[in-house]
Amino acid sequence: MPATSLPDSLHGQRDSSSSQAVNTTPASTSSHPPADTPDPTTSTNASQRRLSSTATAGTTELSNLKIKLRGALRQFPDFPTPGILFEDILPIFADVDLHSSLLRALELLVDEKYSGAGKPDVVIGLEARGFLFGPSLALKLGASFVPVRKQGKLPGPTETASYKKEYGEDFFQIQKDAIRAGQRVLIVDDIIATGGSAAAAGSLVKQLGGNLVGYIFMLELDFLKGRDKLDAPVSTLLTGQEEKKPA
Ligand SMILES: O=P(O)(O)OC[C@H]1O[C@H](OP(=O)(O)OP(=O)(O)O)[C@H](O)[C@@H]1O
Ligand SMILES: Nc1ncnc2[nH]cnc12
Repeated sequence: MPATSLPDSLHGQRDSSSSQAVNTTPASTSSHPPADTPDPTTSTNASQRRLSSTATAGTTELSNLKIKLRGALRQFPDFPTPGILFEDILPIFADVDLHSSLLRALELLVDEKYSGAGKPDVVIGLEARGFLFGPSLALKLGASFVPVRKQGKLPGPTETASYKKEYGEDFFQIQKDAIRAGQRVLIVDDIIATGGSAAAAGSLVKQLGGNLVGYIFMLELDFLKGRDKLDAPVSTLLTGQEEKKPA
């Protein structure tokens, strides 16, 4: 059986038996290197197996965190306007364990999508709820944090973009010196609904010459198809909206 088809629970066993096999291999044949020369095929497979079992552990942890976080969201029908089912993320921040779970989940999501050279230099959070976790995530990633704010709040020279969102219209601004040309930028926000807010923030990043590597959201209201407005990869922890029954 090829090593890659082993169940995850057997990866460690297969690692140790493959190193035994190297020790007992005869001096040199056309298909086996000498015993004191590491077989590149074997060691590559072993490290691939280690990487894949680490990735599997991360995926399992992320799935469990998502279930926990989904359970913490509260809903308010007809807020702020009739017909909107408002998703309230604040209970997550009111509880230390949930807050820490959220940051761990976001870190795992970023790892999964932007590991190695793909890591962002700058995390951008959108006013106001993107400010609740953007700075903490930036710290965890070793990136700087930059706010995109509603019009009239930022001092000094700014760039402006107008947008429409699920329940209204607005303007976003960013300080002109907030991003250096070519910096890798990740935009984060709590919710993507129609995608208007996120698209406006993306256009601000581009106006400043930033390299927009992607977007991360806690929740995507996917039936509103907001991601179709975005021209960088989109990752979300939770997707969809189902009205919860009152307890
Ligand atoms: O995808 P969209 O349709 O653009 O909607 C999503 C945006 O709407 C909410 O922000 P809101 O403007 O209500 O501001 P707040 O964070 O200040 O409450 C939410 O936090 C997103 O930023
Ligand atoms: N349904 C919703 N709940 C919370 N925030 C939102 N922002 C846009 N749509 C929203």
